[in-house]
Amino acid sequence: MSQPHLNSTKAWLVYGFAIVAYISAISQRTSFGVAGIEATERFHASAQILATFSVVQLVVYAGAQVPVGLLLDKFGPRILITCGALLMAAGQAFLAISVNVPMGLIGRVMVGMGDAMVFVSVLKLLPLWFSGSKIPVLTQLTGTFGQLGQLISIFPFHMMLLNAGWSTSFSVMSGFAFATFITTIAFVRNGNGWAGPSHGTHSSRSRIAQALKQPGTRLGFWTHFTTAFMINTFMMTWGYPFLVEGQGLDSALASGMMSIFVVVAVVLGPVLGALTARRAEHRSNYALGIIGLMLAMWAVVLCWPGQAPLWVLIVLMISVAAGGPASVIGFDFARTFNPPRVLGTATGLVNTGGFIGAFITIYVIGFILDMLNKANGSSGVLYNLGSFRIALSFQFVMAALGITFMLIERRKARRYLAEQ
Ligand SMILES: N[C@@H](Cc1c[nH]cn1)C(=O)NCC(=O)O
Repeated sequence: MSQPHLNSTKAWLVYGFAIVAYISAISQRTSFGVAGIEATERFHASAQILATFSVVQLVVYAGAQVPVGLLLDKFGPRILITCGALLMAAGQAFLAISVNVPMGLIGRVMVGMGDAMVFVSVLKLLPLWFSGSKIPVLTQLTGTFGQLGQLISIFPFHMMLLNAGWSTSFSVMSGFAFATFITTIAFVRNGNGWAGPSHGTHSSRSRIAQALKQPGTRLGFWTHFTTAFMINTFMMTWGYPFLVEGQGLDSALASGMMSIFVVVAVVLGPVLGALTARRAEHRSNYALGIIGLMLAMWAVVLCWPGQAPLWVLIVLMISVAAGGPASVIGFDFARTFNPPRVLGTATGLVNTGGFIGAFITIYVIGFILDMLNKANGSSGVLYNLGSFRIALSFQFVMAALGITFMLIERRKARRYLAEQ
């Protein structure tokens, strides 16, 4: 049967507006990360409370991935992106007027829930509107384009926060999310390939079990966990205070340096996409190589006597940023090991990895910083280089856990492929 809508101009239009919704989602997600110091003042919060904001949002995001995957297979991407944009608009509006920790947390929960609906929905749109080699390439590019949302947090949002204050800045972010709600309703369609809401015989539990039974789904989860937890930890909470309060960088320089994440995603994403498509058998090695690079650079920076030179911090950020494109390899494992009927669920499962890893890491780092502050007699210096050195070393524990499970699941996946 001919399918003229595939790869058509309309397909690009639909994908373009879906990407705008994802760019908005990333900017809503990362906006709190650049507002860490202002949030500490506004909510009179300790490091642990500040970490709690990111952790709560991540728990909600990660916890919603599997239900979102199941809903996606049932209702299709258009409804989920629409609901996600509306929830994020409401959450940021609530955060704009919040004056205490519980109100702020409610706002972040709403943002986390809305955010959770967007990325996996955009991935699900791809096979409905595109065919052939465009699908794997656009999978990488979706992750890459989305990172442009960080630029919005880093530059206009951060500048607005410093000049116009908390309420105005978060209200504007809410307006942005609402605008993508309107454009999604107007332009995003599921396409002729979408069969409509499914009333399949498979229960949610059996779909999850089916996806989890595939060693490729589990390898995808641990790949996403190990490649993405450090970048999420850095971007969402601890990177900015570490650069400013630990490494003594000027706040404008530190927030400008966050754009390194975007540049690396834009440069490395397509390269890794092409490599993964051509040499699929080496996918896990690419991911492990990038993880090794990240750990080596963290070791250099944390062991550096005194504050590290700017160029070393830049190399650290480049290597941590490489974890973003590397994490997309996890989705490639899910796609190539699972049948289409459970692909949404498998993608959702994989996408929890880097976020589960990050919320554990963010929380433990906050806990260690507070403990060290107390041990020092609560001298008022919550963030200092010595404390950051100890607290951020926790990342090595998490990486060791992730690498171990990647190697275990890789062996099982290879055995599974050999038996096929
Ligand atoms: N790690 C990202 C993808 C990515 C690609 N380039 C940089 N990052 C990811 O898994 N995103 C999921 C999401 O919901 O945004």
